[in-house]
Amino acid sequence: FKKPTSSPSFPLPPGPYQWPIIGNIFQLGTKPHITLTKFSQTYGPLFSLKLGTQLLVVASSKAAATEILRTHDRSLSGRYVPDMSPHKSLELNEFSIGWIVECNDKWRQLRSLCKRELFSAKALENNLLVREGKAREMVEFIRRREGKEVIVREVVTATVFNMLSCVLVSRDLISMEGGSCEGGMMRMSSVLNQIAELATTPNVSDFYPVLSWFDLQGLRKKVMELHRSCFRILTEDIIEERRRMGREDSCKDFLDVLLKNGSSDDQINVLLLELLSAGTDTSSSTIEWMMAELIRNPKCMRKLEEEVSPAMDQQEMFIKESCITQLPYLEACFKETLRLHPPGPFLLPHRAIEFCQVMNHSIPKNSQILVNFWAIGRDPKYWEEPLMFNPERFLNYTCLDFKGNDFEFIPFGSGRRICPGLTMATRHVSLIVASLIHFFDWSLPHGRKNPTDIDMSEKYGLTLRKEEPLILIPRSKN
Ligand code: HEM
Repeated sequence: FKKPTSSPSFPLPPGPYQWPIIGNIFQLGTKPHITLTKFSQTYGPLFSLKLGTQLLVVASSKAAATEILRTHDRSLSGRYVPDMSPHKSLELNEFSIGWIVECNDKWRQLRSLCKRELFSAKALENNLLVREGKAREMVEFIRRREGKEVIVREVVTATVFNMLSCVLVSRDLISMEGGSCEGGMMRMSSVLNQIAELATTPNVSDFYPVLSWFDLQGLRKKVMELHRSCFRILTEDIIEERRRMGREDSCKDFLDVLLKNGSSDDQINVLLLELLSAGTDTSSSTIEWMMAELIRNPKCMRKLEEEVSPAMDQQEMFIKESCITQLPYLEACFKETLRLHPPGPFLLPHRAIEFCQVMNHSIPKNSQILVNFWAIGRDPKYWEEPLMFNPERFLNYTCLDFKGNDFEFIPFGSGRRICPGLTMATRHVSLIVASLIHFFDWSLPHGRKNPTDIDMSEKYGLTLRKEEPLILIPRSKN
């Protein structure tokens, strides 16, 4: 294979011994966030590995993250697209925000459209009733399950998914029972799960791009078929119906906006599917971890309840978002959960669009770059007793925020590729968690009394999920 070129003055970042041909493929294991954190303790904050013929550079400190996401933001803002992703195909790539290979004009237009229509303060205000309505349906559903086991992930995922889908296409797409709203939509949630499962399979085509054409494991074919069936469902059940209804002057949801600006079915499908998948598992996984941490730390749970209850309008049977937007302890619990359990432990993979030099090391064009925020979030250099769930730390450092300026705390990334859905995610998570803890007391099933028994192991995948789903029993408080 062709060796990556490096400047004569600067070497490549150091790293473990690279075996001929395979490099370090077999050293990653099933929990790469842990393996790569261990490597950083041996090889330093910027190290490199060889995965087959591909160079992977990993940053694991605040200084390294600052250089990658701020100093060299432009040069390293490309996206590394896994071989099995349908976004590898050029026709679909240019319709995507997250997987578009470079931050070009199309990417800028799509991001600003989403910002204006979905994530700006005005757009969020316009959709306030949708979020409150879905949180209310969740509370009513849980009230009906009083005293019975509730799989937190299922209820919360359906709530977040529908909060989003109602803003995008004015329809619920998943039912709370884990089943369908309508036949086609049931398939959609199961298809998305299958895609997430396949995405964790190591793919030889990523390690040896010359083999990509053969798709030896058939992964690209399988993922493409699954995507096509999602596209079919969206097109047949939603887009065609809306086109048939004809255009109204005012746009009532995001789909209307896309149809009005002349987007094709493929453009609409790529964008809707991307927003639904980027916006659901990230927030619902954060909520599941946050509930698990609060149950394990009853003092924090009490403190949060004591903050939320007086803020509520006591006449109301459901939470109004305006009552909970300025609650410092709720915000601190959200931040502390993201620090310990970031849904994207490595953010999303970046790619060098040109040669550049980081911390006196050469980064060749097309290297894949990971920022290991999981490691930074648990590094004792930046965090006292880093493994403890201690939201108070964020009350002491109130200015520490996740908007991409504090490089020891970047769960949403930073720079031009920073998560555009940050504002929406904050609203979803706060409203759902506040509703869960204000209206219900939660206990563990099977007479398990000790909350520290909750298994906190992680499962590495598209998002870093709790391995064992959190199952709790709700009791209404009033
Ligand atoms: C707790 C919730 C969330 C977390 C922790 C999160 C985190 C992230 C991270 C780490 C990235 C990659 C940044 C990078 O490449 O450097 C990202 C990208 C992205 N996120 Fe989020 N996200 C969340 C919720 C959402 C929501 C609700 C949406 C939309 C509905 C969304 C849409 C996107 C999109 C479209 C991108 C790609 C941006 C680009 O490449 O330009 N995310 N997110």
